[in-house]
Amino acid sequence: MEASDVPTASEIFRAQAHIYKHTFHFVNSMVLRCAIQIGIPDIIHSHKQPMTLSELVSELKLPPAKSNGIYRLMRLLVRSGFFATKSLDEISETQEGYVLTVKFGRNLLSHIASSKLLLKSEIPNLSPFVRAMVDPVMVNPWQSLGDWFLRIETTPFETAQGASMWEYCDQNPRFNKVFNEAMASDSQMMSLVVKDCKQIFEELDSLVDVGGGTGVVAKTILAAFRHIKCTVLDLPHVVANMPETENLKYVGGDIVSVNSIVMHNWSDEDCVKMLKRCREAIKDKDEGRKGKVIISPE
Ligand SMILES: C[S@@+](CC[C@H](N)C(=O)[O-])C[C@H]1O[C@@H](n2cnc3c(N)ncnc32)[C@H](O)[C@@H]1O
Repeated sequence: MEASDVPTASEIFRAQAHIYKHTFHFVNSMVLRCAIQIGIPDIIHSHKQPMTLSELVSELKLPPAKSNGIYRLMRLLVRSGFFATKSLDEISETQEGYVLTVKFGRNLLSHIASSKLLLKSEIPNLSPFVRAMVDPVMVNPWQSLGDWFLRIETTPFETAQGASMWEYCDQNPRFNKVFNEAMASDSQMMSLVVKDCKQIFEELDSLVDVGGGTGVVAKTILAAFRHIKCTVLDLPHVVANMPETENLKYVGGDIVSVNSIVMHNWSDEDCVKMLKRCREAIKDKDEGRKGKVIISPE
């Protein structure tokens, strides 16, 4: 072995750092969820000026003993670009406070800071999405990934939770709510698409949002194009008791039989089949046939 093939101590330390970085990567998700859970983005936003650590701890109504924990949490979040620190006193620059980041990145690729998308007062607000995706119900399946490869279940979610995700939502009202809120928050992004694709919607008389959840996308489209008759098809427990309007109807049904398939992986043929069944379901509903509408593939 040549001397150059022998790694130096510094190279080995860098490799160790690489492994540790990936070992602890999950901490980023957990810290983000924690910040949202205890309300840090909204508190800093409402403060309207750089917020010191002690002001933040006091506003969070945490015991002073937790100050160091908040300091460390904020250090990580500042490093990830969710917050920044700014001097309180421009002359002496002695004290710093936390602010939301406005822009992320300084070059042509810079984009609006993601912290703005975590505020309750803003639309879109993606906090519910973070809360659900980092919920133990969604995180545990990752712990089962290795077991899933060795077993027969269709998804790691099933290995971890003993049911498909949709069955699990049906049986767990708490998680069902958290999940639907996440989907609704993600769908708020649709308002941006609707603005940009005006022409497509102007030409439509009606549409069916398949797997449309609680109808946020349909409502967004309707707000801009009042003439479209929108129907949201989703599983019965998702659309149960959703308030309807003249142009917004809900159909509770199952678009596939026992095993769900991932919609964005559907072939064109399957989509056409499914739309046909949606229309049948809608007709059933229009004609007053009540009860669970089951649309099975064959
Ligand atoms: C990724 S989410 C989309 C959520 C939706 N865009 C919103 O704004 O809430 C997928 C949706 O498909 C629904 N879904 C899953 N399997 C279904 C099935 N077999 N039949 C009907 N809906 C289904 C779920 O309940 C869920 O609401």
